[in-house]
Amino acid sequence: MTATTSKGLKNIVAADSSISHVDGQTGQLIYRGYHIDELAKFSTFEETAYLLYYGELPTSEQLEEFSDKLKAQRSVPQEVYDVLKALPKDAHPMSMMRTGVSMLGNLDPNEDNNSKESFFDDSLMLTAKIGTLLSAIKRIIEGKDPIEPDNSLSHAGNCLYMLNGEKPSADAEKAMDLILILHAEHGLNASTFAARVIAATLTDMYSSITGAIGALKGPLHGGANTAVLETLKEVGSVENVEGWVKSVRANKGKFMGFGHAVYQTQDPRAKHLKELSRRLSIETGEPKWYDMSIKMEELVTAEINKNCNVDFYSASLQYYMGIPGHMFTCVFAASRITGWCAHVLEQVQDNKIIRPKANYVGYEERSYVPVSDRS
Ligand SMILES: CC(=O)SCCNC(=O)CCNC(=O)[C@H](O)C(C)(C)COP(=O)(O)OP(=O)(O)OC[C@H]1O[C@@H](n2cnc3c(N)ncnc32)[C@H](O)[C@@H]1OP(=O)(O)O
Ligand SMILES: O=C([O-])CC(=O)C(=O)O
Repeated sequence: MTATTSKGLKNIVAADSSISHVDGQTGQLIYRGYHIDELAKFSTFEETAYLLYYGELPTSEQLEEFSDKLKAQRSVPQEVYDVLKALPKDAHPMSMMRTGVSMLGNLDPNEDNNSKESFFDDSLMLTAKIGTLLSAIKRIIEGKDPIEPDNSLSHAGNCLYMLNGEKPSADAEKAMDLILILHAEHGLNASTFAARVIAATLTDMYSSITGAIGALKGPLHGGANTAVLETLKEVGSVENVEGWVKSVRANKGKFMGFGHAVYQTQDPRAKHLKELSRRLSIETGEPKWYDMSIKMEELVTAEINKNCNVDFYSASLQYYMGIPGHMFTCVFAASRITGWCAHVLEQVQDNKIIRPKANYVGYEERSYVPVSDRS
């Protein structure tokens, strides 16, 4: 009997989840019942992470305790830095992050403890450490030593401090916090689904997260933010945007940062990133990257009838914040770690191994021919 195949599992419902609702028709994103616009306005990364892990917003005492737990676990062991420093100089930052998380697992004597409590502990610990890993990777690429976290700063503030080597302004800290909130969770996207597939074998948390990092790295997923900056630099000016759109079309190319597997309308996160990019374009006195992005959005949307996604304005925004393009996807991972871990926790609480079928379209059974008889 021939089965019906859904290429890319498009529109297949593969799990019940209470973590987030992604409404592709109306362009709404809701974490645990709270609209992303409200979280963007009122919440912090720590509070959002708590919400994703525990299902409820914390009281002030719970938030303080949670934030202190994250702070206490920010440091990354020297052995991890030694491994990262031994990697080839041109290793991809996301591959370095994947190795860093894997090494954290190797160093954890409880790596294979897959009790619920241990998975919660791993989630908090990885959320705390991945921010430090992020900046250590940037510094190691630059030939510098990683710096120690500053526990007087919030999670977002500390990430920026360690990335740039100087304490961030209140506005920069808020911008980083917003990036971390907006990228935290998005249903069964490719990297989260990968994490759940891995978790469903009842392996350890580190294996799920290294798999998810590998999936996020791809240019059709989180890697698109780096590709958007490369495009902006290549195009070079607002005047060149129109010619670039024509040439991508003529070559049947992809417009990175446009289109989405779920949203048929605006991506609800893009407007927040766009507004911040606009503000920073004025503050930095460098309007070019924002102006080019605006022109690209206008022309590409008209050309292919697809809106920009979360990766598009994240590129100019992060660049204005002094973050180099090759690090953008690692920043994404430092936020999405919360979604990945929340989904792993949900998966293992009511587990079933994930094993879809393939519709076999190869040869019918045929006879084996000895190698001496093959032409
Ligand atoms: C965090 C995130 O992962 S957000 C997504 C980040 N990725 C990108 O920005 C990369 C560019 N975008 C894309 O490649 C796609 O839009 C995806 C991967 C995001 C979604 O892919 P799909 O679910 O297949 O989208 P959809 O069904 O709308 O695409 C149908 C067709 O529209 C066209 N299309 C979709 N997006 C684009 C684009 N950005 N540029 C040109 N054509 C496009 C293509 O012809 C596509 O078919 P193809 O993939 O066989 O070439
Ligand atoms: O959901 C998806 O397919 C892609 C994704 O991770 C996001 O948009 O944040």
